[in-house]
Amino acid sequence: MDSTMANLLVGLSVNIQRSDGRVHTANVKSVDSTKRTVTVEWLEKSVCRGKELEMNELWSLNKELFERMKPTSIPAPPEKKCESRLRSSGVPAPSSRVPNRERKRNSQRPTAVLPPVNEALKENEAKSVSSVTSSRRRSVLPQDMSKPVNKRLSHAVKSLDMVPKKGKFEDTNRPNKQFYQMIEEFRETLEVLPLSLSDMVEARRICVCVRKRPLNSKEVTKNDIDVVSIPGNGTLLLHEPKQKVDLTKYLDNQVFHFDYSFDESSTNDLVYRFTAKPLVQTIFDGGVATCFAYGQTGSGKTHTMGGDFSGKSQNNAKGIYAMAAQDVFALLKQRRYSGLDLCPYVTFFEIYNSKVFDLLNKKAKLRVLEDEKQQVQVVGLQEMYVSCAEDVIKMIEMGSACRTSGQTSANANSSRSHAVLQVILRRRNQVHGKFSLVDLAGNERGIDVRSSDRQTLVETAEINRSLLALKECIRSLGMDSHHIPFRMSKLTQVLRDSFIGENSRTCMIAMVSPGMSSCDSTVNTLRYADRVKELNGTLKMNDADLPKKIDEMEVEDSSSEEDSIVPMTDVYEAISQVSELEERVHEELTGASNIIKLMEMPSYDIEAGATDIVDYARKLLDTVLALQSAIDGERLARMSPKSGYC
Ligand SMILES: Nc1ncnc2c1ncn2[C@@H]1O[C@H](COP(=O)(O)OP(=O)(O)OP(=O)(O)O)[C@@H](O)[C@H]1O
Repeated sequence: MDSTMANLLVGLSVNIQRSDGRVHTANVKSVDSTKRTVTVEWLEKSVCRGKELEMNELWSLNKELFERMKPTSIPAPPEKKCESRLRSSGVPAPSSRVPNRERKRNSQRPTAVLPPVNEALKENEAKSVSSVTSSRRRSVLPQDMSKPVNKRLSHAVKSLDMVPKKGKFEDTNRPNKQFYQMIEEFRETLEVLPLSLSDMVEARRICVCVRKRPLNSKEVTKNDIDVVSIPGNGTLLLHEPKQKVDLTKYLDNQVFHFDYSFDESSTNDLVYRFTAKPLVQTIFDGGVATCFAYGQTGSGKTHTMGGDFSGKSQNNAKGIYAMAAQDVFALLKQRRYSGLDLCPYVTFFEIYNSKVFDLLNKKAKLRVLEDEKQQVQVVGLQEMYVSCAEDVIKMIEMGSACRTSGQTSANANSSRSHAVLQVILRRRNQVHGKFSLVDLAGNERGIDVRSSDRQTLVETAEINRSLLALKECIRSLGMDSHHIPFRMSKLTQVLRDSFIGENSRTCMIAMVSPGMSSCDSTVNTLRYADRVKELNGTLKMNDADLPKKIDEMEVEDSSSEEDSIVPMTDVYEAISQVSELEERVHEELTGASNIIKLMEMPSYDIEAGATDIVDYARKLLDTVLALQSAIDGERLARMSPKSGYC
């Protein structure tokens, strides 16, 4: 249980039992590992209460939560990294009000709260910090969509209404100074232990990582704020700046866990070591390895895969493509493989608007055919024999020079295509192993593409559709599903081999831009990566659950008048949440109707593609219902004499 104690973050939402037998949630305020006790705090009728609990008692009331903290569900990081958790003591815990109807859900959901020190927090029940965390396989929605929106918002709004302390960040002359101060104060409370080259690499069939790039010169000139923190141990914190209708600023601090998180000082060498390098062996063992760089335009995909930029020129020897090639040649020289008669070849192509172009053959347009055994062939794709890593680097230079690019709001030279570099090992002319390294097109949202130009909009829709398909295929691989919806897009069709077979290994590196101006896209990227990682699928609501949940909400609502009193600010915030979700649903529906139009596709593929739409639709429904309840609550509050409204 000691390791579990170490995982008990300050602010974690846990169940406690009161002396009168009532069980409800409270937040961890401090952990005393010597006495093996935990102090918790909760709000009761606007009064902050607290108590000290024995670890055993806490354990018996939170078995499910503790189960998820076990090293089996949270793969043990290298020993040294265990220190790199967020500080679990010394930071005052926030107060929080947990509504009745939330208790049941909270008891099943580990929720860590990671507040900066702020005395003002205690004075006002509207001041505590909320965030969302997850165990490894738990969906980490940046805003926990499983919560009714008014309560989700009340957590966020109340908890993060921080008055920045007067202190060392106070004098900074910059836009959004207040957010900057809050974030910097928060960072001061973090214990940071970044990954290093000497850390152990764990073998995983599917590995999902995140890489944060530094603020670029444009962002620095604009005094953009860095809203992403990487304390280490795979954790990423997004400090999302928000504002209430009364203009009070607050941070919505969201916690994500990935297999590895790379901060802005990480080099391509370091990223390679933990991501693509462990996959090289797979192709020697006769398997298929795939490494994807995913992210918003300008977030560093090409930098990571193709190599560092110096001005406009790129050092292709310093990217993951080249590093993988170097390792392939190093292994080919080893005695155990030199007798296998393996020959290395390279292909390099791009997929643009569902069409495949050969980057090593003057961008020849290629056809993709599927035979009766579902083997996918890219007809005419040039496979170039390579005798050393330098040969591969030359091919990368040649191919990169003719990639299709366009202009987006975030990157003047944005890659609008997916680029796929494959290193193929052939043995007696048969494919022995294949390593696909994919620099995906930017995942910008429709609204980020400031163009009414039809081609750009079609491109964006196509990119989003293929990224959705990719996510579904990796998830199917992770779930050992018999059905892989690879026909959903040309990208997944061409990479079909990557999603089948026992000896397939995949790594996704999600790139994020650190600036406040990119916050919405960063949320999208993190949510996507998180969905790729959440592979067991057991957390999805099924149809049968949905009406039940709604019923539960309604019953519990009427039993708690106090919970129904909702500030108008929450209602406004809820309305904005609904429009955000509507936009997502619209995007997904556009993608789906494109798919259905193709009609060549078996209906089960359409169903798989629709999973996301259904997900969003459910969240939207949840949000709308919660909005309704928020409005009802507001109405009630206005009628109630104790509310103080006239
Ligand atoms: N980790 C990093 N360190 C330093 N600079 C970086 C890093 N990542 C990206 N950059 C810089 O940011 C700019 C944009 O990066 P890059 O072209 O790799 O983005 P991208 O995600 O491939 O964008 P797009 O999807 O539009 O092609 C480049 O100038 C690159 O040098």
